[in-house]
Amino acid sequence: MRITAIRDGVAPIASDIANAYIDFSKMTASIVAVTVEDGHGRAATGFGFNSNGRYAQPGLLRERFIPRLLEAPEVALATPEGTLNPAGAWAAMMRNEKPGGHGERSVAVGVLDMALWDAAAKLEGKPLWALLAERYRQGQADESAWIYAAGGYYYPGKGVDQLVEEMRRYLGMGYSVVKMKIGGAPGTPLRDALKEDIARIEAVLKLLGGDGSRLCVDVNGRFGLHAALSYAAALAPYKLRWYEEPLDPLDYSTHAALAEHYAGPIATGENLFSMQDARNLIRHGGLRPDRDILQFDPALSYGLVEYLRTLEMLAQHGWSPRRCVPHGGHQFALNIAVGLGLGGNESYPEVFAPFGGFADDTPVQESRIRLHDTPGIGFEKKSALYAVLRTLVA
Ligand SMILES: O=C([O-])CC(=O)C(=O)O
Ligand SMILES: [Mg+2]
Repeated sequence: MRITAIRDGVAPIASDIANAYIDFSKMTASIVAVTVEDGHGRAATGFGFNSNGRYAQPGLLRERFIPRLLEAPEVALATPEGTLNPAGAWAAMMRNEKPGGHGERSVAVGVLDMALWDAAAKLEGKPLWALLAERYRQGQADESAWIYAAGGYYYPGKGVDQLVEEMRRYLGMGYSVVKMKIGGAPGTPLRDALKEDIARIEAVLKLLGGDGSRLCVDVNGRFGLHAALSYAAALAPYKLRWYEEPLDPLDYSTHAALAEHYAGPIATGENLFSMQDARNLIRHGGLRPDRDILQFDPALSYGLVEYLRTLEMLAQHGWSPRRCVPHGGHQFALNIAVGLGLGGNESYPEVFAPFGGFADDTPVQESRIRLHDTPGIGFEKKSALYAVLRTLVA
């Protein structure tokens, strides 16, 4: 097993949207192409990228992780059965990296890990979801994945009417659950911000027939405990699907305090980048395995090799993989959701193109989607994304 070429680049995903914490005016993503030869006459090129929210990592990729992968001994890249071994590649990439302080190296490793899994599935001539079900779930893949439409961003000049129109478009596309941003009125006294958000939430709920189980709200880690509790008290009567990232993602004890006072589902984890950080959330965050949602994003957090460790850790703590609904709206996590039996996946019907979104020929029906049947993650079936990835190998 030999890696013969790795190419990388930076693609823009800038837009005018903002959440409660950042705007996306300068957002970028790393893209990579990894070509592998299996020693039996087969070759495949796998593609990878990082999902939104963290910037491209060209320095880390070029200075550390690509050179280490190219220097990895052939035996480290193969399983005993002779297939490509992403776990061996992962160990080679992480050589001479200390534990802790994961920073954004987890993003650089995640980009390469995605490409390695794409290549591994292509070498075996299978979709990634099928390969994962075969290796880790006795071949039992789900038939489809539950997905929800994430959007509701702040945008210059966007008022409640435009927010409701956006949500209406998502319903028209086949989604029945939607997500909107809240907590994004900077400098506004808490009482006024809360009043404004309740008006936005009520407008969207009206569109949803008053059914709170069809609406998620996302704070993007902006609140302290006081604001999180004030919002929790106001949100409780609406029985929302979930209350997302209300608090700083690494402040576990405040999550435990909030969970004591808010009975509805809390979702978090998109900004935890390692199994160890996820474990600290599970140990100390007071979250409840019967209702809360874990959003660790494999593309930002050292890839699927690490995500498998996270799922193992969750099982040891009594958490089902069905509680996981990864952040990022990308095809990598969608394959993982179907192959490993997660609770579903995020989807961005109108933002973060072309990295968000799924294969062109797979319609959304009642907030569920079926997967492609071509080898790999399925990027070739998503024309706008493939046009970007293909520039690496042209
Ligand atoms: O706005 C963002 O950074 C993305 C986000 O939180 C999400 O998709 O849940
Ligand atoms: Mg979020």
